[in-house]
Amino acid sequence: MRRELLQQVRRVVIKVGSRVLTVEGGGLDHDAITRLCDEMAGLRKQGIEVILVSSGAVAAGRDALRSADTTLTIPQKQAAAAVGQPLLMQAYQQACTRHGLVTAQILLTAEDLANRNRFLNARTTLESLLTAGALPVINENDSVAVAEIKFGDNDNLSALVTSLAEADLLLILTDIEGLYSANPSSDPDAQLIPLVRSITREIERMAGGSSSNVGTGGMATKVTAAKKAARFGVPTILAPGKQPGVITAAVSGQEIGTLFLPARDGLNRRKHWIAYTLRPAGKILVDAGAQKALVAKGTSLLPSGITGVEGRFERGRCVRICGPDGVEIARGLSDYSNSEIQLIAGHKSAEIEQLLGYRYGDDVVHRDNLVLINSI
Ligand SMILES: Nc1ncnc2c1ncn2[C@@H]1O[C@H](COP(=O)(O)OP(=O)(O)O)[C@@H](O)[C@H]1O
Ligand SMILES: N[C@@H](CCC(=O)OP(=O)(O)O)C(=O)O
Repeated sequence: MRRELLQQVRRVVIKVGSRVLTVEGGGLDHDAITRLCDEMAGLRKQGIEVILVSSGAVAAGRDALRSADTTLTIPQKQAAAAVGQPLLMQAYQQACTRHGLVTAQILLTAEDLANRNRFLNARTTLESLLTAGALPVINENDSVAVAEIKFGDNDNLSALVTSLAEADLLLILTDIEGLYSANPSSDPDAQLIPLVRSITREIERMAGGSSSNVGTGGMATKVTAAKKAARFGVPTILAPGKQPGVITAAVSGQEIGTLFLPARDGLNRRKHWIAYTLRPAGKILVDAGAQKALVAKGTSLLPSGITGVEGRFERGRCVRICGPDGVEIARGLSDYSNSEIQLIAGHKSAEIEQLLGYRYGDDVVHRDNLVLINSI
């Protein structure tokens, strides 16, 4: 089954966690990096394009700075990332040179992908690098990212890169065999789950936080990342990064780690971007009639069903759409700003021009730009 599913893979995003890239006690694990680069070069030789999302900058920088602190403050982590990122790139470059493979660094913040123009620019750059035969190495731009513009963890970033690059497989390499029925460091009876057909609440509940002091997010963020990829129609394999041959085995369809199958009813590219990459800038409140029309009939949101608006946002921004009980039912791009919505809320679309002196269209959120929460 795996083999058939993976036969078509032509472009893979490989995410490698900090613990895979470092030795016990800190510092980059050059042997592991060499091995991973050998395997990635092997994929390229088979005609499979590879995009690497690599963690490890903070861990490498912390080791180089010989920091005695057990837990780092955010500014200390940002400084460590600035020191560690070039060391990480140097290690990849060295390991790839023997294969004639050139590496390219791309550092991203959440803002870069939330802006459609920058998102498309980043996509073009990735395409050019792959066409030129280079290995793009992506990491979060930790040294400049603050909470509001952070992806938070590289698992999430790797899922967004999968959609950005339109890859057909996400491979997450971590410090454990795969997803277990519970965190094995606290439950000795935990069992490895080789196949996840659908990412249900039960699966999400199994995934806990990280047990290491260098990992961010633990299993929970990996399952969320797999869910995002699944919604994009892409399978995810979670596999043990320290195991020699892991990349080759996973991509060729051997039984290793956990395979998460893609969702059957995935979102199209644009809706995926709205649902997962954008951050809502405000809230539009709607009445029960509008809620029913959106959820049951998949219609656009018209001003007549709007009862209120919260937050300040320009036309074109992503907003939450909430029902009469305040619960979010959908998310979408608003064709009107919050102040315009305030003036047209509760009115018929035919009155928009009279109320504002101009109109952009009948809908406040067009159905092509709207994603129902129950489909996310
Ligand atoms: N259900 C689970 N199955 C496997 N690992 C789990 C589970 N719940 C929590 N974990 C923890 O998640 C860790 C992997 O996440 P993390 O430390 O963030 O790795 P990485 O650095 O690769 O992102 C595992 O080592 C384990 O301690
Ligand atoms: N961007 C950070 C890694 C953040 C992260 O998600 O780490 P990990 O859980 O080890 O994949 C770094 O390079 O250190």
